[in-house]
Amino acid sequence: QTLPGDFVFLRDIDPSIIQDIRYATSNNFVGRPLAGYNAGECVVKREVGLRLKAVQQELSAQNLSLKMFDCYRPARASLDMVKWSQNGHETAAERRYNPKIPKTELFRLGYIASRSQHSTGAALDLTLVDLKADNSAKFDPAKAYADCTAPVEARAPEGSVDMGTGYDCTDAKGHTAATSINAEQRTWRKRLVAAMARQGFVNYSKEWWHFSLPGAGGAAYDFPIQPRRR
Ligand SMILES: C[C@@H](N)C(=O)N[C@H](C)C(=O)O
Ligand SMILES: [Zn+2]
Repeated sequence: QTLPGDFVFLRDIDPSIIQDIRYATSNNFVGRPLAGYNAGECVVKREVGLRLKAVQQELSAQNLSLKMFDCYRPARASLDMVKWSQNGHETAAERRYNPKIPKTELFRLGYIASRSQHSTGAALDLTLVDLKADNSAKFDPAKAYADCTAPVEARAPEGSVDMGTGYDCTDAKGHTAATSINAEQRTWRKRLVAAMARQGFVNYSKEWWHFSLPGAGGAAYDFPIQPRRR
């Protein structure tokens, strides 16, 4: 795929950063791949990629790695999320992500944007992986996991450190400064926010996993994400 403008595949900048682009899979709150995600590749603005590489360099000295959940998001994927929120029913799998809030409310409450900064290539959803931990547990779609606010042992596995909730957990417990999490979980969030902040990234207070790089955005794009060719 030829990328427009200043966009790059993160893998070309730093192949050591782990990628699990959830909206290209069925393991997300919609339960199927989203429109425009034809490949599980993290695409970002070049400046964002270079700064992620710097974060990763610092983390690797501590046996940690970044893990990307979402990067550039085609505008059509946000529209897909809007349509999904209005489809009139909620499945048990969807309830794992938003246990208390009706999905029609997720936009008004700021958990999903219909015009997302992700579409500019300057916003990211990510977490930390402890490279010394056993991260081998895999998500099994046939299993009935507890919701995203439950203790880590009962939640769907994500192969990452315990941030107190799962990814895309639309709940007060997912707010970065939530006090309803334990000290170790708080410490992990603080480490992630601090490492990202040292390279200029700003966290979104309602989502411990969402960061953006001020000034790196600009226009929103809608090109689909295609497999990267070497
Ligand atoms: C949907 C979630 N992963 C996210 O990125 N939320 C923000 C608000 C967005 O959609 O831009
Ligand atoms: Zn995000």
